[in-house]
Amino acid sequence: MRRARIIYNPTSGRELFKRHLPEVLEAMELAGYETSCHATTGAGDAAAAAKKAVENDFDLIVAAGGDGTLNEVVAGVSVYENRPKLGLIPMGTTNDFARALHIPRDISKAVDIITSGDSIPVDVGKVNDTFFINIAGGGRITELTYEVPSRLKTVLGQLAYYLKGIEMLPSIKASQLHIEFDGEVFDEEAMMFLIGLTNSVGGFEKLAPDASINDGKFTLLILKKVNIAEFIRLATLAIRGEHLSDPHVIYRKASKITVTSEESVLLNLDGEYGGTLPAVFENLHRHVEIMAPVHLLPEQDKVGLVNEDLMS
Ligand SMILES: Nc1ncnc2c1ncn2[C@@H]1O[C@H](COP(=O)(O)OP(=O)(O)OP(=O)(O)O)[C@@H](O)[C@H]1O
Repeated sequence: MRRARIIYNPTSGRELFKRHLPEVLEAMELAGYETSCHATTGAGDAAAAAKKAVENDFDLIVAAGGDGTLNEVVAGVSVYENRPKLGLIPMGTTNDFARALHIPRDISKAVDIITSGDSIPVDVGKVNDTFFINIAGGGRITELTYEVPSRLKTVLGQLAYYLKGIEMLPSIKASQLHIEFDGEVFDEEAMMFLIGLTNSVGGFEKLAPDASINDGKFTLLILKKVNIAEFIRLATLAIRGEHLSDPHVIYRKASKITVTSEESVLLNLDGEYGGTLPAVFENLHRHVEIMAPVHLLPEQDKVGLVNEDLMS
């Protein structure tokens, strides 16, 4: 019998997951998985639990939580040569990654996708000695994600980020950045840079409209120095996906990106604090395999899949 390990964050998603655990375990059992669980205890614990699951030869690791929990699970397995498949039950506030993979927020529907057996390889971002699955960024405006208290997120969800964004507007300023990407160089003041693996970031679903989850490329978006009025105008354009042709925006695909600054610039990795610059970003092509409804994914994410399957 195959063995699955569920790693869940008991505090995310209004603490709902625990109550549904018996049904989840039953569905996994029916699908042929002998399943055990681990409730995370705090920062870093999901990564440690994922490493332990790899070392104990589990066939599947299911992450139940928000992007933070999934990030840790991916980071935990990414250091190994033999990586088990991953499943995802989105329980967080934003669930950007789950949205990009069309994994529903409903617990039993998410479990159905895991038990159906369909999966897709996805790229993983490596930065210095750590990993990200969705987005990395830097610049004062990207710092708001960890200034939102988690209690406020539980009560207000997505709205908490927007409120914090408005509160912080007057204090956002540009930083001098030196960015090298696949042979090109950017060296001037910028409000922020974003390095994305998916097209879905903090509810801005059209930020990187042509991003593919497994093409081996990051989408790099640099917002040059602008004033507050221009910033608001560009944010409005970004909601509609119309920001890419603006002269204040640089938008490129690259598989290796180096960012340095003489100022102290904090890094944000998947919505959490991720150290400071300098940073070297490398795209680990198709590094993990995640259970997902492949038929719902855009064609750009399925390139070469059938051929590779036939050859293996
Ligand atoms: N038992 C726990 N008590 C408190 N914090 C925890 C516990 N387990 C994990 N955490 C922390 O919660 C962080 C965020 O969790 P997660 O991303 O799963 O949920 P979220 O914050 O609700 O969702 P989102 O990231 O989508 O906003 C994790 O990175 C981890 O540091």
